[in-house]
Amino acid sequence: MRPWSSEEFEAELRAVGEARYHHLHPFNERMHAGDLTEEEFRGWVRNRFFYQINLPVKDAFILTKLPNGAERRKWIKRITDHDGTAEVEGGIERWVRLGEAVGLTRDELYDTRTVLPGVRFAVDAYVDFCRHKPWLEAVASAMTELFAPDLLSRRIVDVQKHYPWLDSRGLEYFRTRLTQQPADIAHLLGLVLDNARTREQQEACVRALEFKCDVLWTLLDAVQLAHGKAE
Ligand SMILES: O=C(O)c1cc(C(=O)O)c2c(n1)C(=O)C(=O)c1cc(C(=O)O)[nH]c1-2
Repeated sequence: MRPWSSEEFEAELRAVGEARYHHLHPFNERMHAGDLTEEEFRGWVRNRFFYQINLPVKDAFILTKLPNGAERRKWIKRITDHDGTAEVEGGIERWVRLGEAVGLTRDELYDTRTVLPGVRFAVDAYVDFCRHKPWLEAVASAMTELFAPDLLSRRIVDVQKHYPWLDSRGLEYFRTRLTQQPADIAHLLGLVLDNARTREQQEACVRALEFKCDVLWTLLDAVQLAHGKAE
């Protein structure tokens, strides 16, 4: 089969997000409608923390497989964006502040024994995927980030509107991600579009992105089941 053109390939990737990114999940819809209780919101923040602390771990696995130093130099920023540096606070620390804004302590967030089993399975599956799959597919699985900016912008507005008990300074994580994401998206798109040359590789990237949408979906399924109202 002939490879897709760059435009066709990008359209295939974007179609995955439109069909199954977690903006469509009922738990996210309820968050945006203002329907979550404080307890549900806390449950989401606490469980999503497990995803957050594993992002630099999976990015470190990908780092070991990239083809050359130039690509590693660019990729390493993804790790420091979350872990921070001696001078600059990282995303994980900002997520701790979101946790504090919803009434969780740092110790509670780092006590990962309380993570829901479904969340643990989903996040572990994502880390394993990035550890064991070829780098191109592992990079493609991060492309859910293409669909995140719209969701994050809406989240900032709707959370401030519907959850006045949450100190808006706790939302700094999302505001910072919005400034980081355009460069991340251009980086991911460049890497994947330039390096997936055969139709087989392109289709494997689409499947990687579908898998990652399932990771995010499953995470919210678990949170919804444990904390949410019965549908
Ligand atoms: O809050 C969200 O809805 C959301 C989703 C995603 C995503 O689509 O995977 C990421 C983020 N946030 C995020 O903040 C982030 O740093 C991030 C990194 C990655 C990744 O897979 O490498 N996804 C996401």
